Amino acid sequence: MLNTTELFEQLDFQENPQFEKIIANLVGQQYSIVDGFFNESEVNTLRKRLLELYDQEQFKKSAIGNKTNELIEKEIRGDFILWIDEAQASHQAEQVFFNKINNLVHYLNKTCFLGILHKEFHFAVYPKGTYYQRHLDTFMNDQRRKLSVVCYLNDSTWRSENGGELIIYTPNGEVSVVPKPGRLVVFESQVLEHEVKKVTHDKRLSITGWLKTR
Ligand SMILES: O=C(O)CCC(=O)C(=O)O
Ligand SMILES: [Fe+2]
Repeated sequence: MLNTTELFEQLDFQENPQFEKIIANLVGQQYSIVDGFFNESEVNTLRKRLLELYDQEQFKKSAIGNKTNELIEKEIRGDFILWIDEAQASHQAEQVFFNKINNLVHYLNKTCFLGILHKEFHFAVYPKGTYYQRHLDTFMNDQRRKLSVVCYLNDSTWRSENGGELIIYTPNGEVSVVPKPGRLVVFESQVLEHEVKKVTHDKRLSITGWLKTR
C-alpha cells in the first residue's frame, strides 16, 4: 500500500498541508478558519488596492442575491461591494489573490472531486454601524454556490472591540470569528447560516466570494 505522500508523488502532485487542513475541517465541521492564508505583504497589497478603488467611489451599495440578480435591502446588509472580474484582473493585487485561490480550487477539484467550475468574488467594505443579518448564502437563487470564502484585509491594528465578527451557526453552537488580517474562512454555502455583527469602530475590509459547481 502507498501512503498519501507516495501516492501524491506518483500523481506528480505536491501535498499542501494548509489545503489539507481546510479539507479536513470542511469534512469534519463544514467550515475552516485559516490564519495567514495571505501573508502580511499580500494583505497590505490587497488592502491598498481595495482602498484605492473605494476612494475612487467604485463600490456600490450591496444587494441581496447574486451577481446577476440583486435586490438592495438596507435592513439586511449595509456593506459596499465591488465585484472583481478575474479576466480583467490586471493589477498585481488581484493576481496575488486569484493565484492562491486558483491553487486551492485546483487542489479541491483534484483531491475531493468537488467540481468547482466557476467563482465569483467581490471586495467588501462594512463602514462603522453596518452589519449583515443572519443568512444562508444560497437563499435567493444560487444553488450552485458550494463553498463561501471570506478573506479579511483589515490592518494589524484591528481589535476584537471593533465588532464586525463573523458568527457561524453550526450544529454544535455559534462560532465567532474576528476579522483578522490574512485570515481566510471557508464554509459550506448551502448548509451554514452566518451573520456579520455590527462594526462599532473603523471600517471592516474583506474579499468575499463563492466557489460554484456548474
Ligand atoms: O464578511 C464576512 O465575514 C461574511 C460576509 C457574508 O456573509 C456575505 O457576503 O455573504
Ligand atoms: Fe454570507
